[in-house]
Amino acid sequence: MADRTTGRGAAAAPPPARSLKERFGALRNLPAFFALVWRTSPFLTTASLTLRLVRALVPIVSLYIGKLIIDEVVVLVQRPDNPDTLRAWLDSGLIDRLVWLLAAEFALAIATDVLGRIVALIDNLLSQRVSNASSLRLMEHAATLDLEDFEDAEFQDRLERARRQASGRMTLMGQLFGQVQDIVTVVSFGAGLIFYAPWLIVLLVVALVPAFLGEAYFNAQSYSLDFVRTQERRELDYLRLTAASVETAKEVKIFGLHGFLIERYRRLADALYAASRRLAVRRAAWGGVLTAIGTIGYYLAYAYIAWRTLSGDFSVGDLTFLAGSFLRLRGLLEGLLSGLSTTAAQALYVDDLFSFFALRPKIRSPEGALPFPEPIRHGFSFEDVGFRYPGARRWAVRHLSFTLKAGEVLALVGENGAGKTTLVKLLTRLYDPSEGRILLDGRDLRDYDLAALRGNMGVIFQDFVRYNLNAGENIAVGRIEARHERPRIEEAARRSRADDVIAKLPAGLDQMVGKRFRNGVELSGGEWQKVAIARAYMRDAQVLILDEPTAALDARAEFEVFQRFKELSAGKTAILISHRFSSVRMADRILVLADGKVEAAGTHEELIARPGRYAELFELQAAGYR
Ligand SMILES: Nc1ncnc2c1ncn2[C@@H]1O[C@H](COP(=O)(O)OP(=O)(O)OP(=O)(O)O)[C@@H](O)[C@H]1O
Repeated sequence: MADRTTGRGAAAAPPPARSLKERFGALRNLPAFFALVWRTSPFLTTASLTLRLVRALVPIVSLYIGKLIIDEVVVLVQRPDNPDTLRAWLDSGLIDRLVWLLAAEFALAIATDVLGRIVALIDNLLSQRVSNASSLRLMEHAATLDLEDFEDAEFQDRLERARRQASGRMTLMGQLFGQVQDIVTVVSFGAGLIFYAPWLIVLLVVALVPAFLGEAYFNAQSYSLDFVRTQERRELDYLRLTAASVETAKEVKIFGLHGFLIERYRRLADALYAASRRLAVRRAAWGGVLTAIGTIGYYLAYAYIAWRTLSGDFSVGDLTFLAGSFLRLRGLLEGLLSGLSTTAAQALYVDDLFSFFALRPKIRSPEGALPFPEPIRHGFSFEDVGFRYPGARRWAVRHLSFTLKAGEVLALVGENGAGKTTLVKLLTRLYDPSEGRILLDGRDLRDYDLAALRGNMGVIFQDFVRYNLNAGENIAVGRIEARHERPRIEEAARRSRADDVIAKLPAGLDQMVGKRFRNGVELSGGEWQKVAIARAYMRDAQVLILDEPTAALDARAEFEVFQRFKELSAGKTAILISHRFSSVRMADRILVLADGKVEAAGTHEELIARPGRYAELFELQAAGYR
């Protein structure tokens, strides 16, 4: 697959570990991330940051008041003739200042708690909203991407990582805001320390560097492990789903696949666990050693301050203030430095989200796109079209040339893998040809407005989707804007003979179908197909394509479906794909595809009259019925 964005090439060959530079490079996403948060709710963002700013200054103020309290107590204790009772103390007015200081400390403690709770509440609300907003954007963006992308395993890994990032709790947000708060607190403590003993700060920082580097290293390792293992994790999800889901239960039971699936899951999960355990143990061991270095720094500083107090440079209040500041500062700096590295690690995950958003579809409308012709005047013309699926060595179709005239019903016949579905994908621009071109009314299909092109085509694929929605909605997906037009849905059901199916449902069109949700009623294969074919009538497009959605219908039902389809599609351009000759023969013209090329073309009568694959296959099928 072509490398269309910067990140995609890197994803193709995941590096064993990302370099420090690369990791911190991911921090470049922070402004974009902040913009995302801001756009989600300017009010909550402002409120969170403002309250955190206020809260950031509380520790230093509280510690300083603590110092004043101790100094005040020391002075009072040393006074001669102190009162004996609390009453006498209060009456003397000597402890007024102390009382005020204590009251202020108390008020601060309450305020800290209240502020903390409000901030946590706001962060919680904001992160839920950011998470919802990213999930929505993810869905919106995914809708613009090419089918080719979805069929690519590497893309699925990326989508999975982006999805986890979007739907998981937005830890990065709380972390980022928390760090802003901590930085303000650190600066305030730093300012206090500089006043007393500037080089203590240097000591502190130097002592913390090893722990920080350790954290950074292990975060990088964790991310790499996650990155390399995305595919395995998807496989785990897949195995879990396959082993226990409504879609697979039938076959898993009959074939007795539980043991096989569980064993495979166990092996994969054990391997993942072993890898992450190794890393976690190494991380814990190294973390212990490196943090000890920070602790040595702290106690050196403590001893120094104690000595300065003994020699009379600092008061006892200063000692508690400095020791307290130092302890807090150490904790804060440690948190900040390792937080920086965690933030960088988180930013790598956000990188996945943003690089997913940066993916651009290859198939899109050109500038100054042509409007889709209404009506189509001449029709479609394939000129030496070739197409190779991304990464495939074989051509799925090659040197494909034919015309599909406006108003014509064309049938495609060919053995499995002949290229029939591929032809339909090219016609609907789910893929563009690798060589040659497809013309519509003499102009390249790529010149037309893409949305209008798709809007004018109705395709029912053989692997159509069985939506776990109600029966009416299952038909309405053919033209979802018209989902409230009940008569239109009923008419579409009548045309595809799905009305019989609907009549049997307890709640008719409002009946939930499929087994995934409560009260869902399961339909038979053929019943599902009738519902799906109704989508084509619901769509009422200029070009209608039925790509073998009739295989589960009995021969009579398929015959009737196609007969009606032909009658009701009068004036429309249509393609029918079927392996049943009884259906195929009613087309205006038949194309026989073999190995991605048109081998023969003509009416049913013309084709059976000459020796070749068509006559041969027809004879084979007819013999089966004799
Ligand atoms: N998404 C894909 N990626 C890679 N190769 C594909 C993909 N889809 C189809 N092919 C290959 O392209 C060739 C043509 O497939 P296509 O689905 O067009 O055949 P078909 O004529 O519709 O077959 P059938 O009658 O079985 O539905 C096959 O060899 C198939 O292996």
